[in-house]
Amino acid sequence: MSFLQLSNQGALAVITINRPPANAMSYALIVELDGLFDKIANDPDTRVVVIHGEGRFFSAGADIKEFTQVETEKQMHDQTMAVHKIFRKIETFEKPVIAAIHGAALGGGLELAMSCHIRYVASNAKLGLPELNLGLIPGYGGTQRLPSHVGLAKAAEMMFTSESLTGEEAVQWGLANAHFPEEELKASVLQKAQKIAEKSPLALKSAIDLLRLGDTPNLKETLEAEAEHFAACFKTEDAKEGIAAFVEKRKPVFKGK
Ligand SMILES: C/C=C/C(=O)SCCNC(=O)CCNC(=O)[C@H](O)C(C)(C)COP(=O)(O)OP(=O)(O)OC[C@H]1O[C@@H](n2cnc3c(N)ncnc32)[C@H](O)[C@@H]1OP(=O)(O)O
Repeated sequence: MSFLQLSNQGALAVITINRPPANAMSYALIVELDGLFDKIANDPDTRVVVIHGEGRFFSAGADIKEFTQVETEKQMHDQTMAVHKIFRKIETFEKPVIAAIHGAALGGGLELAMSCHIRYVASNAKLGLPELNLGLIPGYGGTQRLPSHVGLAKAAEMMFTSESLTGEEAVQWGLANAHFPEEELKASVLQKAQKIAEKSPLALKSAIDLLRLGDTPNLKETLEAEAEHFAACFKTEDAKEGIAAFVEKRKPVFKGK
């Protein structure tokens, strides 16, 4: 079953996330995304990639309901490391990757968007990392990438409170590049993408390589640490409670166990 559509529009490759009702990212969806990036890497006609969501949201994050089927800490750890590898592939992709965010980019949805080179947002979109609501932590790179955009204090506040930013606030905090009224978002992003596509692909690749040279030098190790913490949180009673509370649409009661 396919959860993504790839549409080639001249030099642009547009990836549409299409998994109703909330574009929650199952593991299969993320693996499918990996395959699409391999395909786009080998397509000399594509110069810029745009990712956006069909329906009400960009993505509401990892599929919380699917988490109930993950049995062991090791399984969660291995799966999380695989997601890290895929998101890192996007972050270091040799063609510019732009996220066009409307509705919501929460949890893994925002973590995917933060792996893109540029984020354009609808002014009324919600961007946040609400994993602590579930007794979890952001596990798809968010603990490492969010502070690099908004600073440590704001990242701490966003994670601890699970409060999201509007698209407009996300621009003020440096998490997104620009905001547009939702109805103008897609056309505005395609226009920006087209402008980028007219640059030399060789110079773009160099610019991406050099931007990434300034990355956290030990990102590989810190992402490994994040995956370990994520899997360790996952096996706690609190995470079981948080996930169950989401499914049952009630407030969780965390006991520190
Ligand atoms: C390492 C990474 C970890 C993670 O990413 S963990 C997930 C982090 N994300 C979240 O915690 C976001 C959870 N979702 C929400 O907060 C809300 O939803 C929204 C703000 C996205 C939308 O709210 P509203 O407009 O009131 O719609 P609705 O009735 O809550 O959701 C519509 C349907 O979508 C399902 N859904 C939403 N998010 C997820 C998700 N992340 N995983 C699985 N299902 C999700 C709901 O359950 C429901 O479904 P039904 O209609 O069957 O009741």
